[in-house]
Amino acid sequence: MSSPTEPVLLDVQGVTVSFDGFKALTDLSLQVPRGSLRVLIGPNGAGKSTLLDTIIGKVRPVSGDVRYEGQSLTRLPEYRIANLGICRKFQAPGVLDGLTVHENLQVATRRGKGVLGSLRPGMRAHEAQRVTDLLDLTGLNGKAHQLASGLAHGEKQWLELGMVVATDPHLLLLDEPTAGMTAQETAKTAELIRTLAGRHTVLVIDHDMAFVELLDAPITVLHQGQVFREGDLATLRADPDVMEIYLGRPKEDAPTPGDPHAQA
Ligand SMILES: Nc1ncnc2c1ncn2[C@@H]1O[C@H](COP(=O)(O)OP(=O)(O)OP(=O)(O)O)[C@@H](O)[C@H]1O
Repeated sequence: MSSPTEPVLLDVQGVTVSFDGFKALTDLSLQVPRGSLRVLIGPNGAGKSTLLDTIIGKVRPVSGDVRYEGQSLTRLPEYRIANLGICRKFQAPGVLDGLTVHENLQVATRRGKGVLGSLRPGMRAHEAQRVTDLLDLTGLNGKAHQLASGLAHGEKQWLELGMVVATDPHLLLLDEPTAGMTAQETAKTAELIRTLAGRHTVLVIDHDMAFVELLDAPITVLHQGQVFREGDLATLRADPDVMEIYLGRPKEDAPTPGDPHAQA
């Protein structure tokens, strides 16, 4: 789904992943243009998590290749893939409950200097600006000096996302970023993620169709370890084959296009 004018950042080429003979991914190909936002959906067991695991080097394909900026990732150790700027959200250090929101973001912007070093007095101007930008991005300005332990679930997720962004990842992989969130928190998360696209390339897995709709991004549907369809949400909702595999319902029972409460 990339046009010839958009350079491909991530190029998954005919990847097959086998777990003791069971093919979780079969000859799967997917291109993600630089700076784009892409959503991955599909029924349980479709292979979404396995695909992300393969990109970050946690799982190795038996055939095919994953190329990132033209470089093959399939033989690189996980830490080298991470060092290329590929970040899966759960890989980020968790929020430190005993620190304030501001301190957490400060720690994240000074990654590698250790927590104590990170909290030394006198932030450099560019670090202070970076933290201010991240507070703006996450909408947590008003909570900057509150302890992270006191944040609501959604606020903690935004802080964690801010901490990930502080590391300036080129490719951000988000696995169900709205799990456990209220509708309001989900809407704000969609807005935040949309802001990230452009500067970052973002690949999101989620089951919540209301969230997917708000992301308003191209969607890839996985089914049985393969790309089943690609398109926008309206087109996919109007596709009876997608409705059938996605919802596990016969075509005649498929929800009408536009059903905002459909779950993957
Ligand atoms: N480590 C593993 N060993 C054996 N089988 C596995 C392993 N990991 C995943 N699988 C199987 O591979 C298939 C794809 O799983 P995967 O978790 O990638 O699907 P998914 O689309 O992320 O599903 P869900 O939406 O339920 O998280 C499933 O049938 C799953 O049981």
